[in-house]
Amino acid sequence: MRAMQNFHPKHFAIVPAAGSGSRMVSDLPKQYLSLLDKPLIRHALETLCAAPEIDKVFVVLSVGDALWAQYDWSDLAPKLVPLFCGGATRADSVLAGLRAISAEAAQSDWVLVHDAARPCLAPWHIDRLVRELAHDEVGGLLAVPVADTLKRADTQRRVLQTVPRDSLWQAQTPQMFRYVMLRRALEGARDVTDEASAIEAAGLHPKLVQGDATNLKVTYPLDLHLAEWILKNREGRA
Ligand SMILES: Nc1ccn([C@@H]2O[C@H](COP(=O)(O)OP(=O)(O)OP(=O)(O)O)[C@@H](O)[C@H]2O)c(=O)n1
Ligand SMILES: C[C@](O)(CO)[C@H](O)COP(=O)(O)O
Repeated sequence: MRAMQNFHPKHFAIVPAAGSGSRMVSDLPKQYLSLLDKPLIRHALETLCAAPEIDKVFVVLSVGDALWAQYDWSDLAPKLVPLFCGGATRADSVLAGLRAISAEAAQSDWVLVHDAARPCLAPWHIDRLVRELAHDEVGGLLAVPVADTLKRADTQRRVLQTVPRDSLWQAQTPQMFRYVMLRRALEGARDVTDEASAIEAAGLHPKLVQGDATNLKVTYPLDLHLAEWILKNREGRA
């Protein structure tokens, strides 16, 4: 890790892409499914590589990933760097990525973690996140306020209660934290599904930066169609 004092921090993107996409129920891991004639993962990687705020983009692939090499990524080099060090969970993959870049990242550099499975990331999402968090002591994440009425269910899927939705937000990515803070938080965290949870477990309060619903995560087959529609119909700001 480079020294702590850093008045012009760099911004590194880490893109965890070592999942199997089990909920997608497809032959290929979902990051390689075709979306508008490109592997799904390419959409977010192109957006991140084109972002002037971001210095380098590291994509974390599973150790035995044999699909990456089947595509041409040369137009995104040298900004895009693959790391074949993914782990058993998303958090393990992100932590492995952080460890792999330790020689390059200074403690106070920013890391933006973005799911490979969110192909509709737009330049203005990155721009807003980076601008709003530039002077933040903790960091934060893109998120959207919950819009629906929320129900808690019992095991028979009967409603136990209506949960007040005031102050509830849906977490998205990118999630942006200082290198050393994020690494320490993930090293101490158990069973977290996002970076912010690890930071919260360390007693800190990440900032919510309002995003929008177009930055959806492709989780189920229907999401692939929604993502295609969003990308096809996007003109400037959504
Ligand atoms: N061991 C893992 C698991 C997930 N991810 C990545 O984390 C992101 C978000 O995870 P999710 O949508 O849950 O992807 P999968 O784990 O692939 O999907 P599923 O849970 O349906 O198997 C994805 O880009 C995925 O590739 C990862 O890098 N390493
Ligand atoms: C990080 C995340 O995208 C925030 O919504 C999400 O938690 C990752 O999804 P997973 O299915 O829990 O891996």
